[in-house]
Amino acid sequence: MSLLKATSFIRTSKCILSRTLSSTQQANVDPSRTPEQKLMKKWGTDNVRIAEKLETGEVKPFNKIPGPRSFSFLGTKPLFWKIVGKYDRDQHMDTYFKFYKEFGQIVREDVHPKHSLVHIYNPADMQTMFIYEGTYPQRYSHMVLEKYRLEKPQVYASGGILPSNGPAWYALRKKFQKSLQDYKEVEKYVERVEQITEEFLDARIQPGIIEDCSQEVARLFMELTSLVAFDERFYAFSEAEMRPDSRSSRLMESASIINCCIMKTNQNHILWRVLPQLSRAWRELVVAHAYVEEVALEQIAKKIAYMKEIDAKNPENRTHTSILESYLRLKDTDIREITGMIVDLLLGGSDTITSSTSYMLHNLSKHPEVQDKIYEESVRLQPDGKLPHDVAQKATYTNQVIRESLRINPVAIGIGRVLPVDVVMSGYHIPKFTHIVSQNQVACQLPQYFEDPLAFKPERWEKRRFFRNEGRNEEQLLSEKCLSIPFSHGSRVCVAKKIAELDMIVLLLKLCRRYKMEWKGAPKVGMRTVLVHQPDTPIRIKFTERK
Ligand code: HEM
Repeated sequence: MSLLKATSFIRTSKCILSRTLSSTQQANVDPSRTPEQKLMKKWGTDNVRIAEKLETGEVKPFNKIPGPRSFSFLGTKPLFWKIVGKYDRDQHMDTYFKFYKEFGQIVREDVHPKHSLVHIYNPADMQTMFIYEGTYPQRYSHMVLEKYRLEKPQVYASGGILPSNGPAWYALRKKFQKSLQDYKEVEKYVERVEQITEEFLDARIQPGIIEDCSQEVARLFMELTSLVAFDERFYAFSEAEMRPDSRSSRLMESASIINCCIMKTNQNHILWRVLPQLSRAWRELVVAHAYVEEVALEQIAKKIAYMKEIDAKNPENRTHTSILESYLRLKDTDIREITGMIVDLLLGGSDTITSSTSYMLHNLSKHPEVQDKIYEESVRLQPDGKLPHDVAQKATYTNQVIRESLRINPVAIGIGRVLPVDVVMSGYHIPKFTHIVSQNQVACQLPQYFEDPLAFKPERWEKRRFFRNEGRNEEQLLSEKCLSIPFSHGSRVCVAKKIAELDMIVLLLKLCRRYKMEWKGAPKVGMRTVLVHQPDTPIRIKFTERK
């Protein structure tokens, strides 16, 4: 940066300093509150300090961040063209690993001349990202959902929790997260999750080879989502529901189509906004979304009628047996907000958990010693054959297995954010509103952070044994907590994390109690990205009954 530019940067920075500080205060990040936030003092966000450091060379300018070549008008597009391109947009892991190897721990990708993405691989930078995301963590994804919903004001009050940002997102999150994030609330479901999981194992898992376990577990999770969301049985794994035109089959298919359309529209910003009827992704999304919405509206109408009936019998009744009922019992809530939230739960809860569990079954079936340990935990936790209500906290080993599998095979490459303030990452100035992507999956496979990073070793998650501790100070250890965050981190963490963990814990405990698993599929399980990473080959496993 020339001296002139730097001086004018300092001048403008001084003018906006008060604004920056007030936005920091508004973001509720008082530097003296927690050890993590104390680090803010050290890195500093105020533009004057950054500008001064830019001038002295202590901080390097944004345009010096290394990255792949970008062409005028086309940006980095040619690098991703089939056959001639050097990278593959659909192979996230390979591409972002190559970026790391070629350019280092921070990479600037000028996707087109006016839009840069900054990929970060260093845990300290990831921590900076989460510290400075503020009260309203911003992410630019799922925008197509917002367009669809805002065009239907009779059904939706806003774009919904998945695409919204700012105060609109905050209001939804504050109102609707309690029934999903409170341990006591989640414990209510343990008995029914257990019963449905047992039913699923009776119906769908028999000794012998199962050609694709992904297809099977998708149905279990559909059933568990309808249980938790509506307290309604869809019988998703019954023979009748296996038909492609059944409600559960259509719901699962619609959610997958929507995810696919979200990914396509995230990548191509223009057509679906300007001429939606010419965009195939938009047209497909409209049809699929309308179906998910139809199911949500049907369930809401049913629940309202049911509540009227039970409230008439017992006017004091304030309990609820499902998320939907808890939402309907909230005061001052627009029914259209509830509709949006229910649709987002149906969308958010389908491919994510299915894919995570599919990889988990693959990892387990290759590690009989891990299965044996889960079996032992299962026996210990169910002396009378029933799981305790606080199984999610007590199943420590099974929890480690889940963490380890999600470290190696998370559903997303990382987390995207747009920060409201300027920051410094890896010594470079990152102006506010830059699109940042934390490359957690790649970082989790680097030997400087995880010993033997490609090995599946749940034991590494035992207390403080998960990272390479030697020679690391408190500050480094703290930031490394941001490395493996499959459900994200901070206030925008997956809203259904606890429910998803409970569902997976119960399945693993029950499955390993009954069966031994052996991998019978392809030698290598890769991934294809359809918004979330999915195995690129069937999860083929042989099940043998335990004696
Ligand atoms: C293993 C399973 C799952 C994983 C790994 C996972 C992961 C994630 C991640 C990484 C995010 C993005 C957070 C961010 O941008 O910081 C997210 C958000 C979300 N997830 Fe999950 N998820 C899972 C299961 C579920 C389930 C079962 C549901 C619903 C029943 C769900 C509903 C949502 C919703 C509604 C959001 C948006 C939250 C917001 O923006 O405030 N997820 N999830």
